[in-house]
Amino acid sequence: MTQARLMDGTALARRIVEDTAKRAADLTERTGVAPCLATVLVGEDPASVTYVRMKQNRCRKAGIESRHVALPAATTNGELVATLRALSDDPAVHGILLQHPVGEHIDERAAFEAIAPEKDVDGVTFASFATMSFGLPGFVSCTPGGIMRLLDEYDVDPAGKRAVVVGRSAILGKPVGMLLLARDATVTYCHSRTRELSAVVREADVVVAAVGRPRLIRGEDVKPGAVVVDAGYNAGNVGDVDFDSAAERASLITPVPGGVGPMTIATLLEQTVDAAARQLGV
Ligand SMILES: Nc1nc2c(c(=O)[nH]1)N[C@@H](CN(C=O)c1ccc(C(=O)N[C@@H](CCC(=O)O)C(=O)O)cc1)CN2
Repeated sequence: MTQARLMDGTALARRIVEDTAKRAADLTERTGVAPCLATVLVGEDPASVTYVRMKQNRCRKAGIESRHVALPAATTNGELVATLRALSDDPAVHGILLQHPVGEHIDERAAFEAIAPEKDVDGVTFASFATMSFGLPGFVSCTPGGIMRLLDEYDVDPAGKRAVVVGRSAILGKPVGMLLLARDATVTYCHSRTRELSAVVREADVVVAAVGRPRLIRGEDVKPGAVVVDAGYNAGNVGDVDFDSAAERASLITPVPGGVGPMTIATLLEQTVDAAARQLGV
């Protein structure tokens, strides 16, 4: 029997996007310039193609222009860095997103650092990581930022809570842990070398599963009453949490689909309009 309340990312994202669309329209009217997001995709990974298309579609609906750069899988590090620097220097582009993952032959960190900090609407540069870590204003990584908004929406105050983040990726696990720490949670990171994963997760008041392993976290790993955030995006729209069993123990839980995913894109759109407003001096 399901006991947990659902954290509805679709509904909250819709409200954020509606508000963002109004701000985009107002900005365009006042400046004569529409906010513009550049998306960069290396190769043709089907999931990445889908995610980029979703971002472009939502941009269009929100009155945000998007410019897409599709690069072949064999693109070199130097070519990718040059592309991102050119977009960083282009005044018509206000936000830049490099779709992750890029090919293994590419130094993704070097590529992220080629994005101008003022256009880092995906929150992937060291500059953004620093502001996130110190709880200062700046761009946040989109999924982590979306997770924090969901927690706020459902009155989950991280202060003093034990938060366990399963995963330590640069765009998800690490920054969400830092955002939780900046809000005074006691944060533990778990990863592939963590011993007794279930025992660690069972200590958590807030669990963020962000590892990319389908249904890794099961009901028996969840402390009764815990808040469970499933940030896993695996093939077939399956999360990192076994929803049915986890929902029997959790107090609040995000579904997949309809939880964290829509919040990722809403955060991207919102930050693109923020970036455009700042660059256009509004
Ligand atoms: N540069 C980045 N790369 C990637 C990011 C990111 O934030 N920045 N995140 C992930 C995947 N991702 C966006 O890129 C993403 C994944 C899933 C969704 C989403 O809304 N999913 C829906 C279901 C999908 C569907 O309806 O078909 C949901 O959960 O409800 C959005 C974005 C990887 N790379």
